[in-house]
Amino acid sequence: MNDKPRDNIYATPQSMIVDFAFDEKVAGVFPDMIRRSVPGYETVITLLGLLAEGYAQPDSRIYDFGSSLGAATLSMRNRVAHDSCRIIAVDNSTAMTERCRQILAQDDSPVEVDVICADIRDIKVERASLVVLNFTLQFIPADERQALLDHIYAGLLPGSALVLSEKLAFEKNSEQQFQTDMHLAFKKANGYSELEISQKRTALEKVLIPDSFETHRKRLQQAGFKDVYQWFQCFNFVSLLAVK
Ligand SMILES: Nc1ncnc2c1ncn2[C@@H]1O[C@H](C[S@+](CC[C@H]([NH3+])C(=O)[O-])CC(=O)[O-])[C@@H](O)[C@H]1O
Ligand SMILES: O=C(O)C(=O)Cc1ccccc1
Repeated sequence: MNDKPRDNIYATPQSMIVDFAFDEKVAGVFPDMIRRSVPGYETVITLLGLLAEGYAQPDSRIYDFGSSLGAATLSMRNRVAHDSCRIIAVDNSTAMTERCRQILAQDDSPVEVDVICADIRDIKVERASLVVLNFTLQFIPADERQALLDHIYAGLLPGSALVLSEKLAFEKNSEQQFQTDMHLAFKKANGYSELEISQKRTALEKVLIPDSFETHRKRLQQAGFKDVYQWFQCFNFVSLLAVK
């Protein structure tokens, strides 16, 4: 049924927990890791295809920022009319981009994809009909998030959009508790042990910094987006659509 290598990176006790990195080890188990760790991930991936179909404009570009193994790119590639635009998939992990190129080569969609190994903060956004940050902004230092969104906004065509999927922090303590408890229950139900969950939490502590919905909304408005819709939520994971 599921032939994807299983994630057991944090299954054995580690004497020193190093910061989480998207290295070869993570890239090798990534589809299993993200499916068992992010509630709603597969639904978001599927629905990104529909959003791309809706927003793709002729002679424009779709940017997939933090593309990992290209799941969002693949979903969009198979929904976009083939002569309308090309997809630019960017990730700064060589382990991810190398595997991503192999995966995309197996797919026969006529939509062209450039897979670029680079920091998304160094990529010029031009003539974009859609930009996707699917669980990526949370890994960018908090004080650099506004500048990145400002730059994305400037490169978007009129009427186009940004999809921002993120792990969320909640302003009310009781909701933060509820949502993180449910995320924990989701991970346990997917076969992760207490040890795996706690060691990964430590590894992510300084690497994945979630913001609240209000912080995201203010940043997107500050960048210039006229509307911000929350189109998806599953526990503490949300996806927003910001319209130019
Ligand atoms: N500064 C950066 N520049 C480029 N890439 C970066 C940067 N920082 C982190 N990344 C990359 O962003 C990705 C985040 S995963 C995205 C899932 C994917 N979108 C998916 O729909 O499957 C989300 C997760 O693992 O929770 C990793 O591949 C990093 O290498
Ligand atoms: O596992 C978690 O707690 C997460 O927040 C999601 C995640 C998924 C894959 C890599 C890093 C973080």
